[in-house]
Amino acid sequence: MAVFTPLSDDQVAEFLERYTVGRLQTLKGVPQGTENSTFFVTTDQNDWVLTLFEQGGFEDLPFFVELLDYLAERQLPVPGPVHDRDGVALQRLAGRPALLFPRMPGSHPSAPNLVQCAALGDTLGRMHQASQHFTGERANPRDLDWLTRRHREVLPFLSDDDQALMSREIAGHAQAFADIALPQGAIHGDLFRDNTLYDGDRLGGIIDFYNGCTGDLLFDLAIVINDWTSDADGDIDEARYAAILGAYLAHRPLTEQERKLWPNMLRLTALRYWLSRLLVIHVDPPAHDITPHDPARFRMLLGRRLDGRVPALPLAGE
Ligand SMILES: Nc1ncnc2c1ncn2[C@@H]1O[C@H](COP(=O)(O)OP(=O)(O)O)[C@@H](O)[C@H]1O
Ligand SMILES: N[C@@H](CCOP(=O)(O)O)C(=O)O
Repeated sequence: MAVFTPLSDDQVAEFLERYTVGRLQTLKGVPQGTENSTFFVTTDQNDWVLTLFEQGGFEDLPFFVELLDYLAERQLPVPGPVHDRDGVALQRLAGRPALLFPRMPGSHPSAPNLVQCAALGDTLGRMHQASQHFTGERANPRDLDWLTRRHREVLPFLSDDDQALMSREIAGHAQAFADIALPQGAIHGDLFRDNTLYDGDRLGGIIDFYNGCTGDLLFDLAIVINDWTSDADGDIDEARYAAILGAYLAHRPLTEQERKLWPNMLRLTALRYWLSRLLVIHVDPPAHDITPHDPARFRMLLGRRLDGRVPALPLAGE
């Protein structure tokens, strides 16, 4: 369930008067979603999404608004928050911070085809090209420092082998990434398939920017490759890999250092989700009754990135 704060039609009808988006016709709670309360709102003008923020970390909301405004202005398929009659995007409703978005078309691809993969690579490449010039700042909340700090909390719940693996990986990445400055920019930070919407083969929208931050662009790309191309056994599907990377590199060729650190980054981002999912289960259970994601999936992906072959990166524009 994903409506933690219910809203009435009257509340929303009154709320919509702050904007020039038309009059309320229907209001429907959205069952997917895990952190915020989400509603589909239809007015006599269009379809919208209303989000109430439930989780704290509200000080970051202006960063997300600025980033979405910036990307939407550059014609990237992201829902730019609607601004009210006074130009203000961030509102309050039912005691919660609230944002209204245009509703993007489409559905989440569970088994993306190669055209859909190329569309994602193309859009992410264009997004990273633009986001390198974004001036907002928010440190990556799930970077190597975070891994180093927080992995100790889950060690007691792991087998001896997994404890050794986690500690060895973190020490290895600390060495590999020490004194390295990779290309930086604003990143989505959680660009899984279920944060995209496809209308057929067309990428209708990238949503859920609440892990958005500034940091290594390669981090974003590695999250995408792990989620979009890994098969049931955790191995990389080479056709999807080539489709995403070929389209991405046409917009942003990787530097030599990024190419060298690519296998590390694939492992580091697998570890990031292994750890965040373990923390949810063992250390920070969610305030609401939701089914946690399975940490074993990312433990398996990490194992395959270590033991399996990481296909060669295509050359730029290949
Ligand atoms: N702008 C949007 N357009 C269309 N659907 C959206 C939009 N924003 C959210 N949704 C829908 O609402 C669901 C939950 O939104 P999301 O931001 O992922 O919530 P949470 O942060 O709680 O996980 C998404 O899976 C998607 O189906
Ligand atoms: N998409 C993630 C959930 C978001 O990560 P978090 O670190 O912000 O909890 C997943 O699949 O685990």
